Amino acid sequence: MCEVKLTVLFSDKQVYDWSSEEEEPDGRARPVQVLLVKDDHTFELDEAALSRILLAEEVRDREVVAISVAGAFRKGKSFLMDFMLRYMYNHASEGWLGDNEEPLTGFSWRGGSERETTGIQIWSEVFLVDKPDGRKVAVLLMDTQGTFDSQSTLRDSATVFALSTMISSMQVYNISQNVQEDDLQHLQLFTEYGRLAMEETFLKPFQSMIFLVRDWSFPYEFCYGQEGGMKFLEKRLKISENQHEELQNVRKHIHSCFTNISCFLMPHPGLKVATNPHFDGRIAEIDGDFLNNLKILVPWLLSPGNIDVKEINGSKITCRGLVEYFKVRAKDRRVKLNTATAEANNLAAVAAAKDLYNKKMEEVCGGDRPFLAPNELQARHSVIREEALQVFRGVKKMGGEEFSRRYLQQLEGEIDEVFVQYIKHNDSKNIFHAARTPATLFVVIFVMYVAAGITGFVGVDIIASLCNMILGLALITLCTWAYIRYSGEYRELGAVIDQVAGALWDQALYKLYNVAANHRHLYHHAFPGPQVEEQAEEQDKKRD
Ligand SMILES: Nc1nc2c(ncn2[C@@H]2O[C@H](COP(=O)(O)OP(=O)(O)OP(=O)(O)O)[C@@H](O)[C@H]2O)c(=O)[nH]1
Ligand SMILES: [Mg+2]
Repeated sequence: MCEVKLTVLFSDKQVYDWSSEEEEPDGRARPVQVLLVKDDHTFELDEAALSRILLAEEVRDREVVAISVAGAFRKGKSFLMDFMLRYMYNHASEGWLGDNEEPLTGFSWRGGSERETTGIQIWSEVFLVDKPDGRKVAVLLMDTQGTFDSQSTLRDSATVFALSTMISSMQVYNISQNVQEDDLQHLQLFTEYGRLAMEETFLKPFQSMIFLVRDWSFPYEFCYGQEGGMKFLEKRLKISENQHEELQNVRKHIHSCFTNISCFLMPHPGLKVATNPHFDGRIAEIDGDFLNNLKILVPWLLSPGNIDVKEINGSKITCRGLVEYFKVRAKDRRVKLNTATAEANNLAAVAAAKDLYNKKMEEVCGGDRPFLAPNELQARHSVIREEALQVFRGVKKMGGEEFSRRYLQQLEGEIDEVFVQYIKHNDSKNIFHAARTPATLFVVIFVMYVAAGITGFVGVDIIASLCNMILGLALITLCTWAYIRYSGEYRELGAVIDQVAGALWDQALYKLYNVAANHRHLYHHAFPGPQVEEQAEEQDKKRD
C-alpha cells in the first residue's frame, strides 16, 4: 500500500472563529449541522457554519474530497462514520481501530427505534491528506438523515439524499441485508435530478456510488468484502433483454448517473451491537468478522490512493468551490423537483385515467342521456373504473411501484367520488324522483282531507281540526316548494322540504314493501303455479 501520510488539522488547537453560540469550550471537533430540516418540512442551509469550516485558510484552496453516508434510517450510518473518523484521526496507522475498551464517539449514534441524525451534518475538522501523486487534498466527512423515518415526507428524504449525493464525491449507500428492488427504485427516485443535470452537460452527474450492504448473511454465495460485493452487484444491476422494461430502466438510470459503482458486503456486527442498549461502541464487544472487514472497508474507502476529488462538470473543485456549489444546490428548486418530477409523472397518469373514466361515463349517463337503471349504472361504472385503473397502471411512471401506489389509491378515491355525482345526476333524470316531493305532499293533503272528512262526519272534531291544520300546512309547503323551484330563490329551504318529503316517501315505501313482503303468502296462495316452477329452478341452480 502507498505510504500514508495524513495531517490532521485543528486536533490540538482551535483554528476557527467559532461564533459565540457555537463555541466549544475545549475547541474540540464535533459534528456541525449545515442543512437543517425545519418543522414545516423546509430546508435551511447554515451558510455561516459551512463557510467557517470550508473557508478556513488552511483548506479553502485545497481540492476537496467529500464522503457521505446515506440510506434508510437506523441502519448504522453514523456508527460507521465514527470509524471513518477514527481512521482519519489515527493517521491511517496499523492500529487505527484503537483501544479495545474505548467508546465510539464522533457523529451522534445510538440504539433504539427512533431516528437520530437529522438534515446533513459535517465534521468540523477537515483533514488534509497527501495523495500518492503529491497533491494535498482536503477530506470532508458528511453524515446524513436516514430516509423513510416516520417524521419525514418522501420529499424530505429525497431532498437530503439528492443534496448529499450532489455535494459528495463518494456516496456510501448504506443498505441492510440485501440489495432489493425497492433500494434501487429509491436510488433512482433520489437521483432523478441527475437526469436533469445531464441534459445540461453530457457527463455523468455523480461520481462514486458505493453500495454498502450491512448484515450480509450469505457469505457462502458471495464472500464478504469488495470482491464478493462487486460480483453480487453485477448480478443485481445486470440488464438483460428478457427483463421487464421497468427493471431495465432502473438499472440504466443508475449506470448512467454514476461514474464508478462498487459494492462491499459487511457481516453482522453481533448481537451486542444490534440489541444491547448499554453498548457504547467499544470494539471488544463487536464480532471479529465485522472488525476484520471494517479494517478492509475503511482503508478501501479512505486511503489516500482511493479517495476521489469532487468534480463538477469534469473539473476538480476546491473547498471554496464546494461552498458555492452547496449554496446553489440548496436553493435549486429543481432539487426539490427531483421528486416533483416523479410526482408530476404520476399525477399525469392519474389525470389520464380520470379523463377516460369521465368520458366513458358521460357516454353512459351524461347530460343528454336518458335515465339509467341504478343497477345498470353500477355495473357500467365497475367496468369503466377497471378500464381507467388499467390506463393508470399502463402508463410508465417514475419512482417505482411503491411510490405510485399512493397515486393509485388517490385515483380510486377520486373515481368513487365522481361516481357519487353521477348517481345523483342520473337520479335527477328520473321523472318520479323529481316528482317525489309534490307527490308526497299531494298524498299527505289527500290523506288529511279524507281523514278530516271521516273524523268530522263521526264527530271527533279535534282530530278533524288537526287533520285540517296538517292539510293547510302541507298546502302552504307545496306552494312554497313550487315557488322555490320556479324562482330558484331560498334554495336551502327547498332542500329541507325535499329532504323531509324524501324521508316520508322512503318511510312510506319501506312500510309498503314490508306489508307486501309479509303478505307474500297471499300472492303465492292465489298463483301457486309459477311459485312451484320458481322453486324447481332454484333447486336446479343449487344442484349446478
Ligand atoms: N444490525 C446492525 N446494527 C448496527 C450496525 N452498525 C451499527 N448498528 C447499530 O444500529 C443502531 C443505530 O446506529 P446509528 O449509527 O445511530 O444509525 P443511523 O443509520 O445513523 O440512524 P439515523 O441517524 O437515525 O438514520 C445502533 O444501535 C448500532 O449499534 C450493523 O452493521 N448492523
Ligand atoms: Mg445517524
